[in-house]
Amino acid sequence: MPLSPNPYAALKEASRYVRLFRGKTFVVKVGGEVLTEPKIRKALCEQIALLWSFSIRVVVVHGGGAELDAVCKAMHIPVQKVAGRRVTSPEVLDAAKMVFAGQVHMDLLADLQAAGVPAVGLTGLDAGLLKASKRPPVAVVPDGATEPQLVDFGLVGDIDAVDPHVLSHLLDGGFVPVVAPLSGGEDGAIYNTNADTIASSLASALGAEKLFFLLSVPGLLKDVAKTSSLIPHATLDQLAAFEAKGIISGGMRPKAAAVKAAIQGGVPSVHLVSGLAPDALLAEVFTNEGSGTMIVAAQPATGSLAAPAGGAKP
Ligand SMILES: Nc1ncnc2c1ncn2[C@@H]1O[C@H](COP(=O)(O)OP(=O)(O)O)[C@@H](O)[C@H]1O
Ligand SMILES: CC(=O)N[C@@H](CCC(=O)OP(=O)(O)O)C(=O)O
Repeated sequence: MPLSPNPYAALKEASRYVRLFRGKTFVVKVGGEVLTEPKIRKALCEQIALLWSFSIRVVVVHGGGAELDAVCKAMHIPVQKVAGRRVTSPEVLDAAKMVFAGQVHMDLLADLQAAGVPAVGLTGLDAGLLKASKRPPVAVVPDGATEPQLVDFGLVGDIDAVDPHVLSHLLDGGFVPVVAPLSGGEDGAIYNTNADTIASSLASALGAEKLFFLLSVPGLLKDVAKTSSLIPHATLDQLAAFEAKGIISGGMRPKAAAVKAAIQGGVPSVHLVSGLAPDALLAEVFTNEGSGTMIVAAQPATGSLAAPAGGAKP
């Protein structure tokens, strides 16, 4: 963690951000891969506990894709993904309910409670938080292909509306909502919805100051095989250029779309950060250098006060 060896200097640097973010809303999306290892999950919960103790209003959205893959495999249910999004048959949806609203959810809640966080578990169905409708077949360009292909994603829900009242009530009461990636249809249906998309929609609906994606890589990479190729800062135009060059693939594709939607929905900055390194989230929030990738709409004018956003990267 790039904190100064002088603890008082480090405290002063951090206190600037503590003041800046007190009472602000952060949405923290945690990927399934980060949640599989108990030691890593516990370290993450301790970081979330620290944010909460500084009076930051934290909403956690979790995935569980890796865990669902494993459960489907164990149950001999075929796993199919196109451009990072899961094709969801009725059997996959049943497994998704067990994994997303069950195992992954409970383990995360237990570790948050252990870290002293008053976490409350929800799915998108609770109090009508996420209203979705079944995605019609759509044209998608699969990874590595050039031509679009018509894909029926099955029981995948596209979010039509967000009613964040239940979250606002919980946040006002000092609780930390933890949202599982399932949404509800008008007709009583239950849908599988990508957790990145949910995090982005909630961040916009809540007027969040920041949206974090905690990943199994250090951030956005120029070369996914090289962790040293971290891109510390990007604008939406640069993100689009990386996509056009094919730098962004697999699970990073829905993430890139979620980043764009959040920023266009009014979230000032989105951060792609390691969920595996024990202090990466804190370093991103409370140091000038940050630890991962910070994405903003456009480069702020030199000397702009809008720049410091944990960290005040160039
Ligand atoms: N340019 C890139 N930078 C970083 N990761 C990338 C990039 N392109 C593809 N990826 C892949 O995307 C993955 C993140 O997506 P995903 O596995 O769906 O994460 P999560 O489960 O956290 O949502 C990374 O672990 C990496 O393998
Ligand atoms: C439609 C769709 O793709 N849903 C995702 C929901 C879980 C998720 O997003 O998990 P991660 O964040 O761990 O990838 C899935 O079934 O994998």
